[in-house]
Amino acid sequence: MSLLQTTDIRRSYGSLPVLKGINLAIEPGEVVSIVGASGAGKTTLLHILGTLDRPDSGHLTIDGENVFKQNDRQLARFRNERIGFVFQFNNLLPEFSALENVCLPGFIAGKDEKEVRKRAQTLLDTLGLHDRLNHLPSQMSGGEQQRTAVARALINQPAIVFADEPSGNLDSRNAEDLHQLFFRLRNDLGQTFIIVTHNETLAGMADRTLTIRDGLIE
Ligand SMILES: Nc1ncnc2c1ncn2[C@@H]1O[C@H](COP(=O)(O)OP(=O)(O)OP(=O)(O)O)[C@@H](O)[C@H]1O
Repeated sequence: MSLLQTTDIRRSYGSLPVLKGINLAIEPGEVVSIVGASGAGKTTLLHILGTLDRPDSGHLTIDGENVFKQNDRQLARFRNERIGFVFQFNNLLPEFSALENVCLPGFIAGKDEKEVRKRAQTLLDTLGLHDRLNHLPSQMSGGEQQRTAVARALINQPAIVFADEPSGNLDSRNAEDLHQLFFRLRNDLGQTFIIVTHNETLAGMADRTLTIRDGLIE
């Protein structure tokens, strides 16, 4: 069975049909990019695949779970424990240090505090941030903040990390570093990534590119 599978996902906003029947399957360890014109529905699809939004109809299975059968509370828990997110703007909490930001989803999941801290330190170390543990987001560069967001996405060992324009706010050097990082994490940890991007270099590096056009995957 695929790690993620959708059947006939449909989503409209009022009378505007955005997704008209999305069928796709993602295998473990794949890095998949999602591309398409502005307004094509990339973010809408990513939010549904990431369980942040529900479709009007259709099914989504992640890791064997029929996720939209769950109520909102069950789904929030599933999302926290099984899914990681990296957004264009890192959404780090400004009053918390890098280490605290990375630990938070682990604490929310009710995991052992010491274990969470240890894993967060290891992740930050792996991502080249060992000397930034106690820095606030405002005391870090854009690239460092985004790598902290990646560490936060990984803290609960998610089945899938979803990224929406993850390098959209970075200069080309930091963007390239971030792209390399995704592939290093895939190679070293077998981490699966689904990435919405306008960045052609990143889309071209992916194992597979899905293009959305007229509400369907081409
Ligand atoms: N909450 C909403 N209410 C109404 N319409 C929406 C809403 N969110 C998105 N849309 C519309 O749905 C369509 C798809 O939007 P979406 O953000 O998914 O596109 P996108 O491919 O990610 O675009 P971009 O590349 O510009 O970020 C657009 O026409 C958009 O205006």
